[in-house]
Amino acid sequence: MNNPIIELEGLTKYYGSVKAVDNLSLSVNKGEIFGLLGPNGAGKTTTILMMLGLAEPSKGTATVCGINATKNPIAVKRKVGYMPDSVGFYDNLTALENLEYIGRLNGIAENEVEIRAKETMELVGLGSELHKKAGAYSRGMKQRLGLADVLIRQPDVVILDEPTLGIDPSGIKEFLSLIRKLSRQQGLTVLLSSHHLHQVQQICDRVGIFVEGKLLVEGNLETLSFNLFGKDSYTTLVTFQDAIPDAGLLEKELRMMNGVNNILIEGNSMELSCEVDMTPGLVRFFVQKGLPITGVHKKEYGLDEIYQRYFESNIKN
Ligand SMILES: Nc1ncnc2c1ncn2[C@@H]1O[C@H](COP(=O)(O)OP(=O)(O)OP(=O)(O)O)[C@@H](O)[C@H]1O
Repeated sequence: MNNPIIELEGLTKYYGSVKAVDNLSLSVNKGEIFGLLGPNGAGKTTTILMMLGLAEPSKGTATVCGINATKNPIAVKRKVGYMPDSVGFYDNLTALENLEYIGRLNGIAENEVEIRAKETMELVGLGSELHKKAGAYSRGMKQRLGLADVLIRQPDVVILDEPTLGIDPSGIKEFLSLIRKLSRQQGLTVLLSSHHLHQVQQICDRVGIFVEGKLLVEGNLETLSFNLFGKDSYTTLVTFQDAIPDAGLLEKELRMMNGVNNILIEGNSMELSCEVDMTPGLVRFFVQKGLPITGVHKKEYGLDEIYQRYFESNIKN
């Protein structure tokens, strides 16, 4: 069921003559993790700033939690937690002291602030590092503390701008699964801006691809892949022990099968593009023909291919 919590309508922003965001309409549902993808300068940060009421749209509206962000920026900031790519802390204070400070600034009562700060640090996996100086935290730990900084305000929406910048691969994995867990457990809506396709692919329910201020396309991976690759959405790659004998005859027979669209034979391998996933039937067919199969691989179109395709076709237009 759709329950939009972020609604952007015809959102447009000019900086002088530069159109940073071009007529953007988008809605994100409660509890969804939405990935905002695009190269440098695509307009992601400008869009986020307009959602937070920190930049004024030239045209259109940004509504978050039912609040018009331009007209009521303070009310929006109470509902939305924003984590920039790099969060600053007081290096000579402990992590807990930093978080308590943020808590107080956000109006948490004195008798509650320590408990809330400790609970939040536990939540982001820093329960055993409470008393370490923030200056001695690693980049990955700082990002977790940045997330705690956002979460202690109990927001309905969390906006993360390149949250994994500078974290090592295992730290990235942990950070992303933490975000996914929090979103699922607490119904938190997350907007994640990034140009790291693999990361976005790992945790986002839906993605929007931005290029030059325009949202080229949005949807979940399956929909995007189907729209782009259409009838060739399912590709099975089969490798045989030796070069395929009577390849022409075999190809003819395969083409008669319902659902097979395209066949590419190269040496001892064959790539079959199909309307549905025909892998089991194809394997049965080859086994019946007595062909020794050494490998079967179902090709999945990832965000890399999807992004590349949209990007290429946008440049050509
Ligand atoms: N304050 C500003 N004044 C003038 N132009 C700006 C300003 N901020 C952004 N722009 C321009 O607007 C366009 C979009 O920039 P924006 O920072 O929103 O993109 P982005 O997708 O967030 O990029 P990145 O991934 O590099 O952060 C760019 O052409 C940029 O140069």
